[in-house]
Amino acid sequence: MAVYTHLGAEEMAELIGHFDVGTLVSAKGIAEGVSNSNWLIETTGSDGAGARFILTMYEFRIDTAELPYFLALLDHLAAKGCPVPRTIHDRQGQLYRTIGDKAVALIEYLPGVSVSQPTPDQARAVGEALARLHLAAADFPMTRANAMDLVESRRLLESCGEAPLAEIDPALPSLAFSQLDELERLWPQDLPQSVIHADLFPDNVLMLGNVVTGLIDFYFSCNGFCAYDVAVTHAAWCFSPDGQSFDARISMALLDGYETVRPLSSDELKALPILARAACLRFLASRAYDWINTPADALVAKKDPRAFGHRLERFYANAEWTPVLMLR
Ligand SMILES: Nc1ncnc2c1ncn2[C@@H]1O[C@H](COP(=O)(O)OP(=O)(O)OP(=O)(O)O)[C@@H](O)[C@H]1O
Ligand SMILES: N[C@@H](CCO)C(=O)O
Repeated sequence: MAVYTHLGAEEMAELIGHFDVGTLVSAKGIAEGVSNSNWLIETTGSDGAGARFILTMYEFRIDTAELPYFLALLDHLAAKGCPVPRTIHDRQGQLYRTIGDKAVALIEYLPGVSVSQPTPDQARAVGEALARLHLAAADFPMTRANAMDLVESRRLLESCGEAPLAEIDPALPSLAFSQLDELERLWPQDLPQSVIHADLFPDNVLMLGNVVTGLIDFYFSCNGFCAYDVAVTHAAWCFSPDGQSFDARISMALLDGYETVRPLSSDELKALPILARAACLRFLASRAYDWINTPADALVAKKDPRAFGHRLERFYANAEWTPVLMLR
């Protein structure tokens, strides 16, 4: 489910008329995604040859004040050859428009599908694409702090409360809070930074065969440690969705792909075990919060926080492993 707002045909056509993309041919709601309403839009195209776009209406999670960062970042990365969708500016040059009290943006449609069982070659391509993104974003002039940092993980976990967390899994409160204490103490300083995607799960990567055709959903992107983004991507791609099994071939390929484009420094390699645990804790915290606070009749599928608890335990039990050493 991801069309929360009904837009009538006339309203849609009027909106599309504000962009130099030809006239509206069709608009189909997209089922995937949970935060925003998304439509696949077809138009006659500015040259009459037909064109496709994604129209996103920002429903609840995203603060409109942050949209210029996310949307200008797409333009910056696309201009440098990264496979990200360009933002289509309206005829006045604006990055987004509003309908009622909601912001809407039109972005380029990119081909490709999200893989659910990546191969090593696909993981290598994702590692390379992530490294290129970090290099291309280094001179992006805007800044945004990470809204999902350890401070936010603590806030989310404390607001869940120990008893509700223990209902999910009796081991969860002590795992989460002991790791949080340790990670706050051990959080590294002074690692190389860029703009990071911070949520590069397989469902945010479009692929055709072994080629990455689209990196999408930049709505957690922020300034941060490049190596932390590697840790997030590694945690998302190298385990089974339930977090129970780890695929060393995927891990090796992902990291090799990254380092082909941007080698990790010795400080980054040293920090990876901590960053890997912090990445797992971030998704454990947001998933636990949603698990406890999403109403049972909500249309969204809740994501299991234990999947990231299992990953976290695995990284902690093998504290001397880095995601790199684990596998090389
Ligand atoms: N630029 C694009 N080109 C092609 N398809 C896209 C593009 N952007 C989004 N999509 C499609 O729309 C779906 C929903 O997009 P997205 O994941 O960004 O949804 P969301 O609700 O904004 O985010 P989330 O899943 O984080 O809640 C994607 O799974 C993908 O199929
Ligand atoms: N990709 C995240 C959702 C965004 O925070 C998850 O799978 O939990």
